[in-house]
Amino acid sequence: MSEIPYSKETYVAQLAVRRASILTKKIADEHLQKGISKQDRSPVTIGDFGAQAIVINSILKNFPQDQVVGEENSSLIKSQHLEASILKEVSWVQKQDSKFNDILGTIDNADQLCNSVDKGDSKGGRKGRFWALDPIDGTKGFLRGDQYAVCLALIVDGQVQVGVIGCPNLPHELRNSSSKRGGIYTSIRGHGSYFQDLAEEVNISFNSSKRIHLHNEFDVSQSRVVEGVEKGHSSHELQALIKQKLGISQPSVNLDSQVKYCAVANGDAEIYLRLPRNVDYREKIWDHASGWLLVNEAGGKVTDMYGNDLDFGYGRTLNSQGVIASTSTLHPKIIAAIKEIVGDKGEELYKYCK
Ligand SMILES: Nc1ncnc2c1ncn2[C@@H]1O[C@H](COP(=O)(O)OS(=O)(=O)O)[C@@H](OP(=O)(O)O)[C@H]1O
Ligand SMILES: [Mg+2]
Ligand SMILES: [Mg+2]
Ligand SMILES: [Mg+2]
Repeated sequence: MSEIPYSKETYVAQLAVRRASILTKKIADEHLQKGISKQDRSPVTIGDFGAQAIVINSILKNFPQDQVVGEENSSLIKSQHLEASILKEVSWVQKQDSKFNDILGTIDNADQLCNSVDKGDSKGGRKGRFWALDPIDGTKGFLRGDQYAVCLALIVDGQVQVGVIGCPNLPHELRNSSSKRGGIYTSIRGHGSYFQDLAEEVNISFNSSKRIHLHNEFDVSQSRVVEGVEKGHSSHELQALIKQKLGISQPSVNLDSQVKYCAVANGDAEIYLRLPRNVDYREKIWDHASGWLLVNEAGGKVTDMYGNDLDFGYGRTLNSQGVIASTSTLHPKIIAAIKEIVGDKGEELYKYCK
């Protein structure tokens, strides 16, 4: 890996995401969580807080000058007195994964826990280095016992350079639910996308990883589509019209979280549709940065719903609507179909949105 850029960053990111993935899987398996409602009424769990603390503490131990744009903050940990229950789970994973405590560090008390979580408060932007972190993407999937992902990306001067996605529940073969589950999907700008089994130890020389690619040979009508689960996160109605226009008749696979990007990058699906449900909603950078790079480096294309590039240097959100990820050959056809339905500038979009 010595000639590959950001190899230390990639290694630390993989180790931290793997540790956070093991933690969240244990929490999900042991006590299917009660979610706590945040101010915007979206759910959060002790898994989200523990994972955010672990990843930020690990990143800043190795790269103390960096910033982090993380989804969560510690206000609910403090107001709901969750410190002890989170620390109990964090100590468990630090024991399990103790071989890497020298590299990743440990979290040993409530102050350190809350301070680490709160270091995810960067505004992001166009200059310098920051990490975009979603400690549990697809919290609603996590609460249901379905798919979720731990997502981390390094962004330098507005460009995503490294992405790591931990998927504790994702079957290695998407359509074979009895296949082994759990993977880490890593991408490095200019150097490809890789899969490794979550059960295997991360290796700095990528010995345990295999390179992944999209399938480019499918005709649009045969292509396989992934969409979200929650009707409040994307317009299933508009997505159905787009599939109809493209002549796609086979049913979509509905998956929570950025595992949708993993399915496309891995060649298990050709299209990911995420059309907006709310006209004013702007997607968060931590919901897309690592998936964007993974699909690009696997040979695909990701844009907003009109075919414009996603701008990860804009701030904590993207300044665009919807996301379309697909093979590069299908991409222009999907964008053309969308524009036929909602108009070139989305003049008719309000019909499908709140
Ligand atoms: N209105 C609206 N529109 C679009 N996206 C929204 C919206 N509200 C929330 N979110 C974000 O959706 C993130 C989860 O996305 P998913 O792909 O898992 O959703 S889905 O259930 O599979 O459709 C979810 O990420 P997590 O909070 O990390 O789970 C949110 O950041
Ligand atoms: Mg959330
Ligand atoms: Mg998310
Ligand atoms: Mg989240």
